[in-house]
Amino acid sequence: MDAETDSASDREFIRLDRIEKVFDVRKKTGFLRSERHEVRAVDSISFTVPRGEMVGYIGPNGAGKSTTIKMLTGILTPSGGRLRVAGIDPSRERTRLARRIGVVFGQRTTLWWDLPLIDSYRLMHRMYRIPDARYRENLDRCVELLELGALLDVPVRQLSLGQRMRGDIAAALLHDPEVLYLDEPTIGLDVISKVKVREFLRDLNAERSTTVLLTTHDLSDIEQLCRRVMVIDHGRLVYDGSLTGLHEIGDSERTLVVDLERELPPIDVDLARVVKVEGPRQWLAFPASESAAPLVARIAAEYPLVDLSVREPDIEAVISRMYAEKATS
Ligand SMILES: Nc1ncnc2c1ncn2[C@@H]1O[C@H](COP(=O)(O)OP(=O)(O)OP(=O)(O)O)[C@@H](O)[C@H]1O
Repeated sequence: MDAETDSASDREFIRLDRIEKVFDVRKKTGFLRSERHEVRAVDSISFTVPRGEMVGYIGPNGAGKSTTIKMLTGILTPSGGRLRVAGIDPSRERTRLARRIGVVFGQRTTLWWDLPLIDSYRLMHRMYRIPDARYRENLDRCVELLELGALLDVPVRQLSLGQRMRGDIAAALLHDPEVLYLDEPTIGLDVISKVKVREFLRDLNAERSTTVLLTTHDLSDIEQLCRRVMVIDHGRLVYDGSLTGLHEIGDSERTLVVDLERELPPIDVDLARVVKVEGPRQWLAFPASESAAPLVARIAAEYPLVDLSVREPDIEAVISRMYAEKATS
């Protein structure tokens, strides 16, 4: 391949042209009767993702995210449109593509439930025919960075959710995939596990230029990992841009939750407004497109601050505000 085609294929490492997926669903309407109807899960979606980009793919429940990912892995065949991942048509060459992609579904594990973690990895080593040296190197790296050393001999069913998730991420990376699909990788994880998983993904992307498509309900995942976010709703792509841009369109707000030393009257700062007070805890809303830093500095300087956390608006709220904006503009 010459340099020009090579860079063109890198620019469009993942490419969807008017991709559709329609499910034929039968609904029971009586004792022996049922009605057929169509569910248009993905409705003419087009986008490209360059090699090495980390993109958020978000949307409300039932929007079509998993269906898109399943088409990208070749598990589902599109009803229409054209799809390429690393130049491969996923549903036609699923096995060839499998060597180049990794998938992590937060709600389901790809690990063998009753086996110690290391046995799952050994099985994958053989299944994917990973060269020994490469397997060793990738395993060592994942064990170190995801802190799996003490867990390798533990059966998967005995792992906590956060441990299992780290185990699953390692499993998806043993064969050095060029693309990683992550479906809710931080769901149900505690704060420390979330930080570890995010740090690991950031390093992976920086060091290996792994292309990552991340589906999540947690907008802080996107904020910390992705410069670009795509929003899908009712099977259609309704936004493609930065997270800040999305917040600006939707005029959305983040919430700073502040624990003070004692119960006090509502905090009075011009950067935010208090929306709730419960004993020494106060909730302050501020524009999501603004940084929390000046607000935190101000409160820390003027109030007896014990602890704080920032909550992202939920995706449903951002999207419904986006529509409200569109309707009034
Ligand atoms: N195998 C299937 N048969 C029929 N309908 C399906 C099938 N898979 C998905 N759907 C429907 O397609 C639509 C999109 O579903 P999908 O799972 O892709 O959404 P999602 O964005 O991943 O949602 P969630 O955030 O809840 O996982 C939904 O209406 C869903 O009910």
